[in-house]
Amino acid sequence: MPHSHHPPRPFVLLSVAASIDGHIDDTTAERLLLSGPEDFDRVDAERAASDAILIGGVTLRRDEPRLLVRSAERRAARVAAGRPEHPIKIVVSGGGDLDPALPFWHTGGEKLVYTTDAAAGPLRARLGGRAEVVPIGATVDFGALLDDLGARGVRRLMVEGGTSILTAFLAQGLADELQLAVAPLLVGDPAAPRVLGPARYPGGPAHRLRLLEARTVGDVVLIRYAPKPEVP
Ligand SMILES: NC(=O)C1=CN([C@@H]2O[C@H](COP(=O)(O)OP(=O)(O)OC[C@H]3O[C@@H](n4cnc5c(N)ncnc54)[C@H](OP(=O)(O)O)[C@@H]3O)[C@@H](O)[C@H]2O)C=CC1
Ligand SMILES: Nc1c(N[C@@H]2O[C@H](COP(=O)(O)O)[C@@H](O)[C@H]2O)[nH]c(=O)[nH]c1=O
Repeated sequence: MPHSHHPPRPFVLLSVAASIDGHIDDTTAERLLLSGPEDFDRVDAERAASDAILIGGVTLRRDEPRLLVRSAERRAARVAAGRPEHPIKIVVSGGGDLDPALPFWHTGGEKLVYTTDAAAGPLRARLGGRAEVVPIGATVDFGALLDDLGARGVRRLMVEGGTSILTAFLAQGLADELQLAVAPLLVGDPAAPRVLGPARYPGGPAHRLRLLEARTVGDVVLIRYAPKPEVP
């Protein structure tokens, strides 16, 4: 084994549910449910298998998620294995405009916020001990973020979105697996957020991602890809 001074970065799983026309939400105030009950249960199993779950600041503000493991059996199995009941809950925010009253901070799971050097101080004061605030550069550097999570013992990170976070991980070649759940819905609103934004993706448009699996989960089709180009 090669000698390394650094703990390994976590395995990074990107998880997202999309409509047939490629949207991950609509533009109404209500969160759009794309997954059906079976697929939400599959996502819950992926959460339970993860050490941490990461989202972007817009998803926190728009969806007001709790990011918990829902199944009592899965929580009990984690505890029995000596792990915390819930994965670590992580938010990435540049500006630090995060409301301390959101349920996210007041429900289970250790909370971490990665933010810019400039925003860290004010945000720490605002959140008042509800979360650990970690400054990670002039803008958030996702490679440094993964190094920091590795040092904290995180071996499997689940990234649940939204668009800008998923795009950054894929464009920077930092994702080990992409799980795309295609739901039988048509959003039809050009202003609705898409799965991914424009970016220079590794290998360019000619790179075919390796297909790991495709299967039905209720009325949803789960497609699993390995995004990284093979190292020659
Ligand atoms: N269907 C699905 O599976 C899912 C759907 N969604 C949907 O996705 C939509 C949100 O997507 P999107 O608008 O792209 O927002 P994101 O959730 O990706 O959050 C973007 C925010 O993350 C922070 N951020 C991202 N990259 C950086 C960086 N490099 N440095 C510093 N901060 C950074 C900023 O936070 P800040 O603004 O605080 O500075 C930025 O505004 C919502 O409508 C949500 O419902 C989300 C998850 C899953
Ligand atoms: N709408 C949607 C997802 N949305 C994701 O789930 C998060 C909310 O989780 P919770 O706190 O448990 O309610 C939300 O912030 C977003 O990351 N995920 C999916 O697999 N399928 C879906 O259709």
